[in-house]
Amino acid sequence: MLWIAIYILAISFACFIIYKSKPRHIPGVPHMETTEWFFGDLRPIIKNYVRTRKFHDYYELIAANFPGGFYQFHWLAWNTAVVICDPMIIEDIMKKDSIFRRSDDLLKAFGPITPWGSLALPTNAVWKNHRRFFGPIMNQNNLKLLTPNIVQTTENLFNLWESKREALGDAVQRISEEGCFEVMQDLSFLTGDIISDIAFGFGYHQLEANIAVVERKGKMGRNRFPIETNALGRASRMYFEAIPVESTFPSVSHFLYRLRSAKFRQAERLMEDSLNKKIIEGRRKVRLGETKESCLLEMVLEKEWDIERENGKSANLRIEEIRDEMSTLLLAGDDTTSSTMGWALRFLTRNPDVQRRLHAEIKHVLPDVREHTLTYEDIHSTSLPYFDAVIQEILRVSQTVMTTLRTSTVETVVNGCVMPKGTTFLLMMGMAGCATKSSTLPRLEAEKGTVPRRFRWEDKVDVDEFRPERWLKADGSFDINAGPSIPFGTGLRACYGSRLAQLELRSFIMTLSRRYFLDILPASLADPNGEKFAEAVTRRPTEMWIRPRPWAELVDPTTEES
Ligand code: HEM
Repeated sequence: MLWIAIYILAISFACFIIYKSKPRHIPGVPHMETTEWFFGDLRPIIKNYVRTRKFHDYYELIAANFPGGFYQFHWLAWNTAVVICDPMIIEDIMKKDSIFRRSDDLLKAFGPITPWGSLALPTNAVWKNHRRFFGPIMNQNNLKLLTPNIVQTTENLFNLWESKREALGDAVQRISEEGCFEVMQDLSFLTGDIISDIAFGFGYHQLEANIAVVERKGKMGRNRFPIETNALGRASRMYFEAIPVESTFPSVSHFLYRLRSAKFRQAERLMEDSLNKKIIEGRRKVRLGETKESCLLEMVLEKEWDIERENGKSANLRIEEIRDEMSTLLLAGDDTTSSTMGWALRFLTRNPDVQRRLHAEIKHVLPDVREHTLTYEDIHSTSLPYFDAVIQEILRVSQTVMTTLRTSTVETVVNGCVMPKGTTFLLMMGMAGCATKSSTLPRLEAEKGTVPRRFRWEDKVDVDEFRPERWLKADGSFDINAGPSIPFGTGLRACYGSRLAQLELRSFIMTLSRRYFLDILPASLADPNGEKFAEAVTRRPTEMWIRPRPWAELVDPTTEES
């Protein structure tokens, strides 16, 4: 009897495996011919990853084979995802948060690091309560209050670059490796110093420390410089690097990593203790009316205190919730923005004419750099259409956050196909910024007149190129609706820090353009094929070399050519 039961069980199990192993395609959604039993499309994905260390460019590569980049793939036979590259459909999905929620895979990656932070929370009551406190702090008035700190920290970066230029001496005048220096670390210092300063009011002050160390020690070797880091800055970086973004089992991966790395545990303790202390101190200050105007944490605690006073009871926000949301700002506000700045330097170095036009426009509108410190109004001036176009084009081409994931909560229709409940959607936001009329999905093609202009570029414009002019109308004014670009996502779960990110980027590009021309690089450092970048949470240049020259120096006709 027992044997018969075992026999039936074994056969049922075998049938179950065979049933599961057959890839089940969603009807109507194109798929690859090579999809295998059990492995699905995993083998080519892994093969490409081993070769390039990148996941996303594989999906892009495959997308080129399907009209409008609309297709399905199977991680394993039973694990299907639908890839969407069309900006109109992506925006539609993002705006319907109750039907398409952020996928658990994404939430779980952040869960082990900041379980109470927005990046790890579904759109539930906790997230909504957090938004009540944290949402308003990114408004225009508060950003105006934060601007002097942001501008000052940005100035620190350029003062550091000036110290490096001085240490390199005459070499900067020549197209040689000795005259260049690498800046990705400096950009991380910039965004880390800014976010720690405006979020908590303590600031890592890494740029100032590095100016001091470069002035004291000079260069190390031909064009390398000593680096000074801050303990909290290092801890926050370790937090970020520990996000198990590529793991299939993020909690297990993080648990093992934490177990192995005493340094990480130390960093975690340092972060938690420092932030807890700041929150307790902030609550005390709020009650005594001693808060600063330029500190995001104190703005949140003010709101908490207002609600408590109004209702006569606790505002229902625990210390770990505040801590995790604030850590989320440190994580989300650092790497994303510094990566985008890195891409910006690459585009500008390769496009000297863009630099010249931008410099001329800013010089025409703003007083000289030595006489005038930038204000919020300067940074958002409406008299700088080319500047707006450059910023918009940097965000479009850099594709810092290339993708995100959504899961359908009910059976629904996307691009005319019925998608079962629980379907995963890989939204290719980076590619969406390159959609042209001819890459339109056949179904939308049939409804041609219904696709608004802002969702398509003309076919003749080279969408992979950095060309700010595409954002200008014939009369030279800036046109935000010139074509598609969704760097910050859209809808309820769009980027919470997009206004801050743009303020930082604008302050950085404006200060750069007022002070320096980024001169031509030697071929050995220029990365002509654009291969030097890494993909993790963001798409980030792994190195970015620059050879900054003050505009006044460019009178020499031998260098003017560059
Ligand atoms: C250029 C820089 C940045 C880019 C390209 C960027 C991009 C994005 C994108 C695309 C999302 C939405 C992902 C999705 O829909 O699944 C997102 C979410 C988020 N971003 Fe950003 N971001 C940037 C800078 C920042 C900054 C400076 C902060 C804060 C200081 C920030 C905080 C957040 C947070 C908290 C979320 C999660 C919002 C939620 O789920 O409710 N980001 N970001």
